[in-house]
Amino acid sequence: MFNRTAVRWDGHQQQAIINNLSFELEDGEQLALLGDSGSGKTTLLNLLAGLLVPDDGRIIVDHKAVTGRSVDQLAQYRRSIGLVFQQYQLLAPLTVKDNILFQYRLNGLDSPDKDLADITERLGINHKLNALPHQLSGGEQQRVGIARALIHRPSLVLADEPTGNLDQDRSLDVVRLMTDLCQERQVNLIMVTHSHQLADFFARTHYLKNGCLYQDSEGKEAIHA
Ligand SMILES: Nc1ncnc2c1ncn2[C@@H]1O[C@H](COP(=O)(O)OP(=O)(O)OP(=O)(O)O)[C@@H](O)[C@H]1O
Repeated sequence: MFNRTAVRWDGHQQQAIINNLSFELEDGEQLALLGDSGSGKTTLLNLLAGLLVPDDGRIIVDHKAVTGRSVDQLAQYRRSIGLVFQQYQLLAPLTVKDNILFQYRLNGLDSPDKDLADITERLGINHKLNALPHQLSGGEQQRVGIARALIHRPSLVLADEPTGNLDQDRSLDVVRLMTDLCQERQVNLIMVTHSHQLADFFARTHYLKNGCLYQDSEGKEAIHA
């Protein structure tokens, strides 16, 4: 997925934010990404989303290089993956149903009636399809965000602190649903979180520090060093 990838921001010349990083995910594997504030977690997701071009190295998703694509190809690539944001990023004038199907329709796909019914039922928002985002609770809005990220059957979902605005119980519900749905659909999920409790839902946990990734117990030591 990452092959010797590096990012150096202006003013960070001494210490790359992402430093010669390499890692791979198996199909359907889920990864929780932890790290101190400013360690580069969002930068790493932005690289994978094709929103940022690395200074060195390559990024490969679904056996194809993300690096080296044109602006149009990157826009098309971004429509093929799923993104879940901390601030939900729902379109205020659109109903829940139209929000969920927004990216799906951009991809020119046929109406996914059965899948829409299945996924919204699993997420407990099937009775809210005609509501507007402001009529929903935060937890419900994020479940709409998850449905939107999954309905077009992406191979990769990136979630940047998706429960940062939710209380602990709702955070656990949302992350449990998201990881279950991704597992059922064999979708790679990478979630940035500050919560070790939420990271426990993931088989694989990495810690980002000084531009490098550390695994599991090795990472817990590195992050507190
Ligand atoms: N566009 C940019 N230009 C210059 N520096 C940037 C830019 N974007 C991020 N940075 C710097 O890169 C570093 C990593 O930022 P990033 O947002 O990836 O961290 P993070 O681990 O997601 O932090 P947090 O947990 O606080 O959200 C920070 O020092 C940040 O100031």
